[in-house]
Amino acid sequence: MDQAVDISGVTLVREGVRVFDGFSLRLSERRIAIVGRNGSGKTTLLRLIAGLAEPKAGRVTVNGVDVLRDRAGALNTVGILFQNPDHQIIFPTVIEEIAFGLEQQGRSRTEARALAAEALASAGRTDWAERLCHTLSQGQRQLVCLIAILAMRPDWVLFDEPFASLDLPATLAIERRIAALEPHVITVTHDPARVAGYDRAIWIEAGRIAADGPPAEVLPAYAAEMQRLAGLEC
Ligand SMILES: Nc1ncnc2c1ncn2[C@@H]1O[C@H](COP(=O)(O)OP(=O)(O)OP(=O)(O)O)[C@@H](O)[C@H]1O
Repeated sequence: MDQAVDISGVTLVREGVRVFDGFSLRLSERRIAIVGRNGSGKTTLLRLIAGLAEPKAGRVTVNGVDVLRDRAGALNTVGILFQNPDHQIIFPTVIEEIAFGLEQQGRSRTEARALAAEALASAGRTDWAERLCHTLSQGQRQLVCLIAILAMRPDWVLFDEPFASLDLPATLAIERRIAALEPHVITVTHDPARVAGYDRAIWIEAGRIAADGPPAEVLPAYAAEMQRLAGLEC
């Protein structure tokens, strides 16, 4: 089976606004960056790929799985990290939070907890197991979400603004972690420097592809346009 995201003829409407209208895109590279202005549709695109947004028309498959209709298949194939970890975390303790996704995949409670403990150990965070999530910093909560997603062993991991609220050392730590990941990665970011080493960059404007290609071509063009707009908006 090809490792690919296939978005075909997707039309998606939110509160009467057409975010995508007949949108198609095929992604198969290992590291893909998505850039674009606020409201251009980046988060909605990630939600479509994760099967969390329902298009009015069209189809989205990931590695052949229809992510909207086959939720079990989607859980095994795609993991998504939301911009705000507090929109993701639902359990009081770290171990419960990590075990939850594993149970959703059909594992018993005991097995899920054992795997969650292993995941924490391999991240060097065994001491976090019984920590209350709300006592961790935002960057640490984000790491809990990442550990939880990777424990589920998805083929694709989607990151929505993973660097948005991190200080520089935490940003660089997450950047290194992402770089070392085995699965395919799609990263939405406003910070082109963080994704310069990716295999492909896609610039989205108002639900359409403004540019798509090597980051060395797409990202400078995007940055120049943002500079131009910043000048106009001052
Ligand atoms: N919960 C919602 N209800 C209704 N419309 C929404 C909702 N979330 C987003 N939209 C609309 O969908 C469009 C795309 O939003 P989306 O969040 O995908 O953009 P984005 O590129 O991720 O923006 P940002 O960079 O600000 O996060 C926007 O027009 C936005 O107003």
